[in-house]
Amino acid sequence: MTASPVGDDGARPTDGANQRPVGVLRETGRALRARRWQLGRLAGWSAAESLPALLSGYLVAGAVDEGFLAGRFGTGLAWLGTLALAVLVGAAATGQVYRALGTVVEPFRDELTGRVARGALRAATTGGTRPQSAAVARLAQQVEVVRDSFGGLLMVVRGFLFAAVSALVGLVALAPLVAALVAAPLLAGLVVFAAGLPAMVAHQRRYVRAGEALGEAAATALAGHRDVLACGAQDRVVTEVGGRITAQADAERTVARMTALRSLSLGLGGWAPLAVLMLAAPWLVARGVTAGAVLGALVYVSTGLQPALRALVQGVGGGGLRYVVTLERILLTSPSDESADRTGAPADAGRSAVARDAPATPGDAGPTHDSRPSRGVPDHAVHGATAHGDTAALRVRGLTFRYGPHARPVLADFSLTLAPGEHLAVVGPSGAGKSTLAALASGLVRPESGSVEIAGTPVGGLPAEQLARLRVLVPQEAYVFSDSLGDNLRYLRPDADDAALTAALDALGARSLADRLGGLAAPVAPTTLSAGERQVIAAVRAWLAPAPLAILDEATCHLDPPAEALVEEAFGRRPGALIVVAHRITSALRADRVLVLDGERPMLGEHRDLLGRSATYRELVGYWDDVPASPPAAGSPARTGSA
Ligand SMILES: Nc1ncnc2c1ncn2[C@@H]1O[C@H](COP(=O)(O)OP(=O)(O)OP(=O)(O)O)[C@@H](O)[C@H]1O
Repeated sequence: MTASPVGDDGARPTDGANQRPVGVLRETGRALRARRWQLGRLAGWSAAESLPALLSGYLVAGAVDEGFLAGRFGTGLAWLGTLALAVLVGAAATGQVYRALGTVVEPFRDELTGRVARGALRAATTGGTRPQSAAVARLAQQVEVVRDSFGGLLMVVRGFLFAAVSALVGLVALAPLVAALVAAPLLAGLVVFAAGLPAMVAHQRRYVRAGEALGEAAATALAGHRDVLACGAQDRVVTEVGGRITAQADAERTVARMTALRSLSLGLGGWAPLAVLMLAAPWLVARGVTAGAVLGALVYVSTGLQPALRALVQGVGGGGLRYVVTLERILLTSPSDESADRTGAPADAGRSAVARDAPATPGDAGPTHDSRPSRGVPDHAVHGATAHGDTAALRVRGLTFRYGPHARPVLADFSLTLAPGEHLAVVGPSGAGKSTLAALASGLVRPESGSVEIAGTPVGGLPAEQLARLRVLVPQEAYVFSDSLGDNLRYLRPDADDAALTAALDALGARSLADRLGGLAAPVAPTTLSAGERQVIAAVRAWLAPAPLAILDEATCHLDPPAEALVEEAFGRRPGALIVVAHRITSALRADRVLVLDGERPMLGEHRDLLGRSATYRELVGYWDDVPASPPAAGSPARTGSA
């Protein structure tokens, strides 16, 4: 069951179209300030590297004016020989430039990697979930993108600055008038580029987000394709995914259009000075500028300024934008240690309740501020709920909940009452809101309106310890900690003796697992357990809890059907009410009543009754084809709702 559509980053950023890359600038500034000395070294070697750029035009002018045009061939060659020497010095310096660059870039990469790893660990240790290795791998990949683009950006910006300053100094030395003719269009090109940068960043960001949204929508549609078919929702899904494809194509077209702006600035700053120089050459010569100086100026522009500007425009407009947008993603999903301590990391948002809660509670049901429309349930309450006065095990009244101010409600005006000892199964297609209901019913998530009471106690605002006394919630992602098996099982009932633990293990068919692990005193290494073994341990722990309401949110999805049946039957015999968010429809057959969340209209009833009333339920039952169409015979051990 997927309670969070946020991708495995663990955090869904808000729509970033209007975000400013303030955090990126701050982070970049901090990284650069922290490496002043290394930057100084980089600047020193860059100055040496730009020696040819500084001297080229001047030496060419000298070779022409003093040498070849003056009939002194040897002198001309001497000037050019000096230029060749400068080129050799520059080439030698280039090797050192890359070394110096590494001393700036690599530590920044290491910092980001550490931050990502700490963020993932923090989310796992405070969120009660296992580390999301896919998210960490993707973030690590993003760190590599940042490292490459950061290095590239430093190279092009520094390259342009040194080339521009060298060329302008050389031009002034040749003839100030020529320098002015070159500087004016260069400046215009730079202004156009700088003015377009914010828009380029915004469009690039939109493009990245559109790609992510498309990937997410397509993955969701693929993962849920059987449910989509079962519900006849193909058209809706095609429309939704098609919309994302169109949005991404639009974003890509806009990004492509922005290259026109880059070309304009390159044309203005790089090509226009050449054209101006050539057109103005006769006029310049008439004003006393030598032919060599004009040629030298052309050399400065064509071999220094123009390539450096092209590298700048392409580097900043390509890798630079990638740098901003990717670093933004990393900062958003892996906040610094200080900000995480101060405010709680976004990755932990919605999990704080879990952090304080018992390990056997879910970690993923926290709301995000996502405005993605969710498959909502329109204004229908579940009618026919049994009324049991104030002794109801669970009483949900007029519950409305959505995952963001603009999202469609997942539940709207939803009501439900569970009698003590009653066993309810919740079924429905993917995304119908089953996990959301489990999170709301267990008080992990606050509704927008409406109320939830467990055994007569309103859960809104209750501290985690009190919530844990009222209900136990077992999520799909079972949590087992590194301690003895006995301590793991005793977590929610510290006073349970070994005999009680053994009885619980027997009841849930987990005795052989305990024996295999070495008994109650044996240490448990969570990473060596299979997902199913972790689920069994979490189930035994929850079964022992004294809470009057147990909620299993696809808590047995990794078990085979007989093992799942054993666990559910044991929970059925446990004192207290039970809600099972069903992974297999067979869970519904074991329940007193079944709640069908179908994305349109929730429906509550008994199995046979629902077969007649709910098309969705019929589809679900038909879909798991080994399910008998009628409930187990009376007296069958398949289910007893109460203790
Ligand atoms: N953290 C979240 N932020 C935003 N939307 C969410 C979040 N969690 C769930 N949703 C959306 O709320 C709706 C209900 O999700 P929920 O996980 O409760 O459904 P479900 O029936 O449990 O689905 P599944 O069986 O696939 O786990 C879905 O449209 C889902 O995309």
